Amino acid sequence: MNGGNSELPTVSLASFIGECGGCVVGDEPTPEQRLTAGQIDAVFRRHGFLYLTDFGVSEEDVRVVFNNMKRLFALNDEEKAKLSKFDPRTNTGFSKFATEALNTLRPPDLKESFNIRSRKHYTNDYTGTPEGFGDVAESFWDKLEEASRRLFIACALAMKLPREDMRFFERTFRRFDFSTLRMLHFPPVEDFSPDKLTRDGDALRIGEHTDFGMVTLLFHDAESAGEGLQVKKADAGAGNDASGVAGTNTGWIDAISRGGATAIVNTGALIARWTNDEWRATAHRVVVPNDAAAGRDRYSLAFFLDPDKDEVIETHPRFSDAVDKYKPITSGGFVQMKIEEMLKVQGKAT
Ligand SMILES: O=C(O)CCC(=O)C(=O)O
Ligand SMILES: [Fe+2]
Repeated sequence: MNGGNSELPTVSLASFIGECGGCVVGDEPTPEQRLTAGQIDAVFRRHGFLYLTDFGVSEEDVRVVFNNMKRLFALNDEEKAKLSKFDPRTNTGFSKFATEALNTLRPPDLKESFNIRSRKHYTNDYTGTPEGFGDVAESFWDKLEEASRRLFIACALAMKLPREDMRFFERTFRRFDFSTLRMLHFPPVEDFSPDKLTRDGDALRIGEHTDFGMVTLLFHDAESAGEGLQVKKADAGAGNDASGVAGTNTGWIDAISRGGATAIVNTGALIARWTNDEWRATAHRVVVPNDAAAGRDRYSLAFFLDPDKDEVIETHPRFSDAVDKYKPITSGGFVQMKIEEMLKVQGKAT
């Protein structure tokens, strides 16, 4: 485990894991819970990236899920051709290498991925995956769903919502029918050279973007420790959508992962819409930082907390202003539009 980036704060959810499951509804929040909520508020106002600990997922859970993913991505091309193909309508299945671009101004991202959604609402098709792969993935999903409920309450408290509104976020995730668990693999980059790091027109491991939903929980394998993940500081001009950021190659800071059971939380576009931009959705990207990293496989896992499909996302009255910047939109409508944008790739990967 490395130390991560000291510019990005660490927030522990320990005070939300209690005998009552950390519930604060109807109770006066404890001083520890208020402290945690204050930390979240401060970070979400500045940029929206933090290290999250003590949320109910163990180091062993993370190790097991990464070993499982590595077996999937180690399949050869012929075997991968038998996997269920990524379907943008369900956001599930296997996306082949270099077929999506999170920044549509760049060539396709240098990654491949496998997505699942809640088995209560989708049939995750595990055809062709290694023995036991689906069981491990589903069990990790269950843990993350449980952990998310703690984060929802902490975020409601951070938003300083009235006591009766403490379940504001939880209510938008009643069904968990639009969130996605995405397993990602970035193979070694063959023709890497230092001058070809992040110029406009270069393919990156993941181009500049903001995530689509409320927040994302990001995990990295111990070996590559998420190397290359960078976040744009809000005061460096990051907007709430990533358009145009390909041309602004300044203000990025490394957000090296700590591995193990520490997740990186990053905020998505809907959090900015709920708060009329008081909380930020922060641009981030994944670059190849050096020769050594170019020679290594990189793995990551993202749990995209996208609110339930039919939830209308509009500025919360607490943040309503004379001019609300965003019109109400359903979570399903917004996220689906972003998924389709991602598939409009320009040209070919280098
Ligand atoms: O792989 C990472 O570290 C980041 C992944 C990411 O930003 C995404 O999939 O949206
Ligand atoms: Fe992202």
